Amino acid sequence: MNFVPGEKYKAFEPINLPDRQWPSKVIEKAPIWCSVDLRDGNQALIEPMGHERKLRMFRHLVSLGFKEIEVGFPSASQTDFDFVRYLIDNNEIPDGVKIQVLTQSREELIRRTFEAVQGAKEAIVHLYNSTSTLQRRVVFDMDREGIKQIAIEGAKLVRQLADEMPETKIQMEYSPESFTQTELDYACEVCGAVMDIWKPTPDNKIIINLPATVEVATPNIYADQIEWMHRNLPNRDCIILSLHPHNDRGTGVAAAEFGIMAGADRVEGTLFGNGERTGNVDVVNIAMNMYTQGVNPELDFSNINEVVRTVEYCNQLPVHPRHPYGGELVFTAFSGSHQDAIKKGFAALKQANAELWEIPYLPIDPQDLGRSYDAVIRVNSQSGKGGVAYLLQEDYGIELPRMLQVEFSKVIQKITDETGKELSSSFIYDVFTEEYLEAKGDLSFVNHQTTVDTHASERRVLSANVVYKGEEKTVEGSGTGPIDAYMSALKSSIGVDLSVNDYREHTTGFGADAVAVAYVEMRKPDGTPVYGVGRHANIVTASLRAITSAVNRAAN
Ligand SMILES: CC(=O)SCCNC(=O)CCNC(=O)[C@H](O)C(C)(C)COP(=O)(O)OP(=O)(O)OC[C@H]1O[C@@H](n2cnc3c(N)ncnc32)[C@H](O)[C@@H]1OP(=O)(O)O
Ligand SMILES: CC(C)C(=O)C(=O)O
Repeated sequence: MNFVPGEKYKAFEPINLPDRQWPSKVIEKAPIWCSVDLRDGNQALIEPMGHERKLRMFRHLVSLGFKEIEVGFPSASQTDFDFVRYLIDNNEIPDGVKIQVLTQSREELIRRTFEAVQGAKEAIVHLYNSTSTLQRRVVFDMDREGIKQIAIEGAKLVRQLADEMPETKIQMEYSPESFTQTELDYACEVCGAVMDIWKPTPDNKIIINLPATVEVATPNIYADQIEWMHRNLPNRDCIILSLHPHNDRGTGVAAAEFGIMAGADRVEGTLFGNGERTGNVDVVNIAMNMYTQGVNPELDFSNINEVVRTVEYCNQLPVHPRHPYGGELVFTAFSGSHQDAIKKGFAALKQANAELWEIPYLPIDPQDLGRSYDAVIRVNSQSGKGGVAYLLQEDYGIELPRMLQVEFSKVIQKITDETGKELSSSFIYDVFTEEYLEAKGDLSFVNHQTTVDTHASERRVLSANVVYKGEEKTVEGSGTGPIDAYMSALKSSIGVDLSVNDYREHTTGFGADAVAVAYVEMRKPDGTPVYGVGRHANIVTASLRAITSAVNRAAN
């Protein structure tokens, strides 16, 4: 890169606000949310939404709890105009929901905008003109006074047309577009001039929206700018102070959060951050961040998959699999140490019967977003024993003892290394079945009978029918219990030379469906461990199958 510092790009000047308060503020309540999916989001699409997609998005936004929805730029296109008319004429706007419409500060556009909202119970008319130093110079070729006049003229007309439409409760919104690249005193002066015309009161507030039209600095600078305006705007109690961050630097969410801390009351953004260039700020992200801090976001994302589906359909753009809260992979751990910690976290939470969500690597309960735990752990070559064990336990009720987890995980690791692919839970179970439950070898267990030893009542005599090297056999032995007796029978009849080192069992399923799973750890004469697993409705049969499994595996 041929980079000379300061030559082509220069640093954004910090804001002189040494007594800034926002860094020690805490977000304690949700802001007023305004969705701009149907306007800022829509204007950034390759193919803007038609009527059907717009209506689906609108209804979805209402169902999520948005009370303010910018539904379009009605003077921009017939589609936008007709859509606004459709919402009004077909009573699509529920009580308590305000539609918002955007217009440039130009007479014919403002007039057309008012035509669009005629007959609505309530509407926000959003007027904007750019105030930045750069746009003043290159787009408008006007000085500060000239640009202020654009705002004033527009504001006058909005005031007049609103007064001529008493049947509609019009709330007025003004944006000094490109606010973050505007001198603060000048932005304040222009907003003040608009306020002088609109004359808001504490009971009839206007919205002053301060957009980071293009995100050009670190989010703390946006917060300083917002706090400066919050302190210096006249008649602050007559204003709803609104944010409209974009995400050019990838810090739109941080900017919005800092902006709320700095005194803003309202946030304009889109679902999953669709919008111009790198997008508008992602409202799902901010809202769910609040949720994880114990603050009610007052938007309902409890069916996040439905939100993703709707957004993808309406925008015809995919939501990235790693997108915060909504992405397909955001609640999935592939890596071994994460899986291990998640598995232990779930166990600890269950054991403590705790309300407070504390699971390593899962900052939020996927179920709160309507996602299941199914995909929390997925297995590939980066995974470890904990993940494999988790899947067998969750999906098949198999609770592998630790040493067996270690051994089986190596079997799985070999496959993932060879294939380089993810393994499904059912595939892992099939491998487990083949490796342990149906371990191939010379010995098959058929059935057994036990009786009390007539010579010593504390001992058992066991007679088992087996197939050994293709031949049916009955083997007999006695011992302290069926396992001991079966081992003795196998030793005397076919020369098995293994000793039982550990034995565990558990049941899986309930009532008539309950099944026992038995795990046995054997030692070869040289001390090498070998494991076997058996499963059966009868616990003794399960344990004898486990021994058979270990005998076959020891011979392989
Ligand atoms: C940051 C934002 O997202 S703002 C919203 C932007 N959204 C859109 O632009 C989508 C919809 N826009 C459109 O469909 C069109 O731009 C329209 C219909 C609004 C206007 O179209 P046109 O009349 O063809 O003009 P065009 O888009 O080229 O606008 C540029 C003119 O408007 C002026 N202008 C731009 N913004 C504003 C404003 N807010 N207030 C007043 N004048 C403005 C420019 O100075 C320029 O004037 P000039 O022709 O004298 O040089
Ligand atoms: C019209 C304004 C609010 C806007 O969309 C922006 O500045 O990004």
